Amino acid sequence: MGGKRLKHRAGNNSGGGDRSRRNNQGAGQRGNYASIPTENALYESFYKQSSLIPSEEWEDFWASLQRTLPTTFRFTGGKAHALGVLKTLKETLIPHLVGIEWEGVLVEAPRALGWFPDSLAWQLSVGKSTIRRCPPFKKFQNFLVAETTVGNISRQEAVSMIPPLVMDIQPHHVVLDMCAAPGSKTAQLIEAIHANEEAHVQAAIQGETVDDASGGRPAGLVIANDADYRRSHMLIHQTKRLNSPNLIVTNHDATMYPSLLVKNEDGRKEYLKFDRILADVPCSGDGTARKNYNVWRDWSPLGAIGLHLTQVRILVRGLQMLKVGGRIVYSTCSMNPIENEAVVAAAIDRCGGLEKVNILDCSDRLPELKRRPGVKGGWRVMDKDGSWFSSFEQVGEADMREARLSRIVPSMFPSEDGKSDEDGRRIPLERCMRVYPHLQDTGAFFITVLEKRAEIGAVKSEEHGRKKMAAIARSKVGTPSGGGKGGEVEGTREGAELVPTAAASEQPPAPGSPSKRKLTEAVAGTSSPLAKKPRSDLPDPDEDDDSDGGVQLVGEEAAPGIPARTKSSNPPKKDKAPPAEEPFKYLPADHHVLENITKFYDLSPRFPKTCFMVRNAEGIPSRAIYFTGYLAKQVLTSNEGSNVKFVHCGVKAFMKQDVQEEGVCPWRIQSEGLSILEGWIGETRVVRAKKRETVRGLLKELFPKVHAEGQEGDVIGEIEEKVRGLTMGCCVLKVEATEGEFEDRMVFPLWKSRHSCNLMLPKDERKAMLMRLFNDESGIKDSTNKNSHLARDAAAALVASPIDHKSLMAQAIAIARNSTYIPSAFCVGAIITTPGGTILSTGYSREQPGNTHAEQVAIDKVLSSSSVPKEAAVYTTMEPCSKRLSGNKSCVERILECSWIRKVYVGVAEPGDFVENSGKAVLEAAGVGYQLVEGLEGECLGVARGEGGKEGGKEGEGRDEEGVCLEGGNVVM
Ligand SMILES: C[S@@+](CC[C@H](N)C(=O)[O-])C[C@H]1O[C@@H](n2cnc3c(N)ncnc32)[C@H](O)[C@@H]1O
Repeated sequence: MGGKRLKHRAGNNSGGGDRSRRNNQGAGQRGNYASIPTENALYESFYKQSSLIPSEEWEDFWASLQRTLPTTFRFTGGKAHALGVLKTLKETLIPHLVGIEWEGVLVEAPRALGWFPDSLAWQLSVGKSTIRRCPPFKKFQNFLVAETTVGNISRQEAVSMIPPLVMDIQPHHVVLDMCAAPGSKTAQLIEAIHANEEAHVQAAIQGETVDDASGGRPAGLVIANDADYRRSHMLIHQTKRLNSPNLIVTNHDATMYPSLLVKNEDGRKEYLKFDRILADVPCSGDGTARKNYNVWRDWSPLGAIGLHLTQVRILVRGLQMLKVGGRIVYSTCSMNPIENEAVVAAAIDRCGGLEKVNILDCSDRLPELKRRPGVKGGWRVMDKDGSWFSSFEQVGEADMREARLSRIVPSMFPSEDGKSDEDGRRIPLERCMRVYPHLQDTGAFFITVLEKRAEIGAVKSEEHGRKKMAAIARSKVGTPSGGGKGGEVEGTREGAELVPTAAASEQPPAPGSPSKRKLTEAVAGTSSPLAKKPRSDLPDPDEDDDSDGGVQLVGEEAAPGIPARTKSSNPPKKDKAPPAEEPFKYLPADHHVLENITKFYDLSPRFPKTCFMVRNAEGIPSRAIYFTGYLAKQVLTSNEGSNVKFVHCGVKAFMKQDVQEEGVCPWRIQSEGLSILEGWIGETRVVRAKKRETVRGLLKELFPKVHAEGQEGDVIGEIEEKVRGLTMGCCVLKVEATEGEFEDRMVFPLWKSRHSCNLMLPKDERKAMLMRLFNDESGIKDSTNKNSHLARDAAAALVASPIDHKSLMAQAIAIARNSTYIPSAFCVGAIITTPGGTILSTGYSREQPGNTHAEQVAIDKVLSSSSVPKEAAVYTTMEPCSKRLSGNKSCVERILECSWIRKVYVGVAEPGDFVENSGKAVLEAAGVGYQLVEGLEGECLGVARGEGGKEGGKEGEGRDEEGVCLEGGNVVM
């Protein structure tokens, strides 16, 4: 169709086809965004006066910042698979989207981001109304929704895709993602570890590789960490679709990340060092104004001031744990130099200067990405009221006693001739990368790649800065520590700096819990019992012998005048210890259950059977058996019994099925684990197909009949004979690439019942495949008669992946924490999902102006998206309200108006603080399913009453909104 213009007539005059400059067109996914004024005088004057943007570019820069961000998405998963899905887009959809005129305006076709490798990331600038009403775009949108639902496409902000691309990750690398939730970058790191693994696995299956400890899978490992327990579960949800056995999720404060042990080749334990680290730190997020209206509403220079020290500590801790020769990428979505260049320079300085750590020149990386060099010097620090300071000395002169300034520290300022290390060598800050909105129509981002050149000895503490501050205070204020506020400020800092490093072996039970008590003890010369308990005999290589290594005390409490949201510099507050995780217990390779499985599936003796584990203290395979990579196993077992908080590892390989029949193996292959197992399964449990029609039949018909010999039907034609000969139970369907049929091979788990078979795929996935492979949008057939033996067989075999309601509720709790606490209403979080558990939208109390309820916000987002699902479920941390004191429509009424909401999962019933709620009764009476998700009631109530939430601001600003889960709160495009 090339450049030919296709005219599509609009049904009415509303809306436009393109994104106008300042009207926030396309912002329907963000609810009332269009009505939010994109103005903030202090924010504007800060960046105008900071001279970061050349004056001739200012207009363009500012106008770009005020425009709504285009939608960007990435093809995810293994490269071959991602390229396959991309091919469908390019060949079947894009040609119909080029040169389209809609309502008299030429509509921009979706386009690949030139700088992203292999064209696997795309940008869509067209407005929502065009997408909804213009037929070719509607079809494109159906494709996006279907592929997003099954995890082949992930919405991610363009600039957020950059850091993993400059990390140069190899499959054998040990990678740490220090601040990982919600996990969009972690997904990229995992994909990099698994790049090109298919060929290696094939070689291992053929017996060509010697090192098959992981069955040809990559030797590397990604450890993804987040200090916020609930967000760490968001991370698990987000990365689940990648089915990586090489992922561990931990829950620690990154400023004091524990040194992990691992057994070396001689079986002795040593400390794990990382080849690559990502420090995508919490930041003020002021580069996200294009998608996060809170920036316009709340921006203050104190956001950055409150975060600087935490950012430095995270980066320093990362550098300590890095291998010599390894790289750490530091990134933020803030434009402020004190969160960026100043942090990089301070970390280099504290680690011993450029001899130990240098900034890599990445100017040859991603050549099509437009960027600006880092700022070499000359930046200033702005106070809350807009006063500027060019040097720390000026702060002292201005008002050292003002507690509100107590967070301003010397490392926030450039030295006179730019930043230099201890030996006076200039730190090449221009090698840092700054991305601005007007350069390529993106958000703003800061990225720096640092290389560790030599082992770092004792890390310099903030002593230097403290002394400097103290000297200034003395000279300006008078007495060293007594009398007046000046003394108090200094005294506080002194105490904080005296607290020793919390080494891995001395982790307190909950992250983020270095407390005032500890501070008091340290100052008083006592120490906690925990601090005395060594976890191993090894000297900790990362342990500082002076007072810093990340103990978070200076920034522990916001200084007066600093809004609570800047407290995100601290590890998120813990109201109580998070629930204990089930332990990870590896099964001996000769465990009788594994032997049974091996026999049934004729599993190759060379498959690494020592890497199967279960999640219970007794080590009993009762429900699920997981598979992990070899190094993941080493890390989990080497740190068993320590205080390291592992919250996730392993891919579900087998699930136990209730089967009555004699001789049937109850352990079915879980689709997550299929790609790991399939090559190693013997021919007795393999069914081979070639024809497109066979796959189509299996996708369309839920339970195709397996006929008796001589009565073959046509649904599963070519495989019927083989399937008939199989004993009941699970097997593997392999569809080979064949000329004239499929170009790529595919593998599915298949359940053979007595009279039927069933492709073990969730309905969402079936629909997406029907659309992608056959352009078939007509849906799925279930021709079983409910009372027939076929239906009974089918019911027994129905094996869609179970949804983890608890994990979704944990995410809803995390979302609820965004609510601003007010005494007259609860803080609630809500998520709307497809029946398969894919998140469609999120909402929290008061997210939209007024006392808006979480369910209301989430529903509005779905309703304002371009497609409303046929079926959906709501997860809400508290029973939906049936009555509102304001007289506004209740959440129950809103839910009932949406006939597509079939089920409501609730974290806790509403206590009678404000009104008597009969939400449950009304919903049930109306036929809407209602289920309490047990085990999180206390957390739901706590968050509802403001524990761990915010009093007047948003943590991390727009950063919370990154990734599919939270990005604009909506994945429905
Ligand atoms: C900018 S977001 C990370 C975004 C993520 N890298 C992604 O691409 O999806 C920052 C994260 O840091 C976490 N965080 C805040 N303080 C932390 C700390 N001290 N240690 C570890 N994580 C922290 C927050 O919970 C938040 O999830």
